[in-house]
Amino acid sequence: MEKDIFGKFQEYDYLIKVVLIGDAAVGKSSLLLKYIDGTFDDTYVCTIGVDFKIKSLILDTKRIKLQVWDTAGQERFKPITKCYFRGSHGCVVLFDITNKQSYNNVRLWIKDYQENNTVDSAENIVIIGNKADKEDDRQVTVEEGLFLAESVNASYLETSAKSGEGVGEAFESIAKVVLRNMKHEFLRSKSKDYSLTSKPLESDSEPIKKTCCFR
Ligand SMILES: Nc1nc2c(ncn2[C@@H]2O[C@H](COP(=O)(O)OP(=O)(O)OP(=O)(O)O)[C@@H](O)[C@H]2O)c(=O)[nH]1
Repeated sequence: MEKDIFGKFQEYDYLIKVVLIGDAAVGKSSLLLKYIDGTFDDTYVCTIGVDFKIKSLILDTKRIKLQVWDTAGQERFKPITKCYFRGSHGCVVLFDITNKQSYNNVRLWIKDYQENNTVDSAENIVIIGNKADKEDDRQVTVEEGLFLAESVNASYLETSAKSGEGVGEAFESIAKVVLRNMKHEFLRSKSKDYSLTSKPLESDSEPIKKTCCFR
């Protein structure tokens, strides 16, 4: 086990920071709560600004510390939430399968994310169609979800924060995408610099500069 700069043993190999984005009330907070605590609440409490939760998982034998930033979907919080895009390694964009407008806005969210996150990680995107338990009210087909994802080079999954369907897979999916690209990036940098002996990405290497809004 490697030590950090304070001489303490690190509890993980990779720290992955992702943001949850999408229109208000599509179920971002509910999805995260289901993933972390396994609970679901029918009442809507809008997120004020941002919140974050952490989950440890194992992927490809590596210990991952997944830090998920849950951002507010309401327009008035945009100036705050945008600040958190910059420090992330990837994003999960949610829409509500019973709300066509939230689907139509996905491209705008991705554009916003990429404009505010200029590093390679801006390509690490997973699109989620949430509220899959409300099949009778569906306004967006699975094919439309897949088509959109393909057009922006992202993955597509459907979830239900209520039933738990697809929830674990959704977060594992973004973690896998980020991890794969981190490894590629490491190999690319290694091939450029043969004198490199350390393992820069197998720790909280903070490859992206923190912004003013990060705690
Ligand atoms: N039936 C069903 N309801 C859901 C699901 N996910 C969320 N909801 C409900 O949708 C409403 C909004 O959920 P939130 O998780 O607060 O939505 P949000 O995207 O975090 O909203 P903002 O914080 O405003 O951005 C709540 O009443 C939830 O109970 C789901 O998968 N199925």
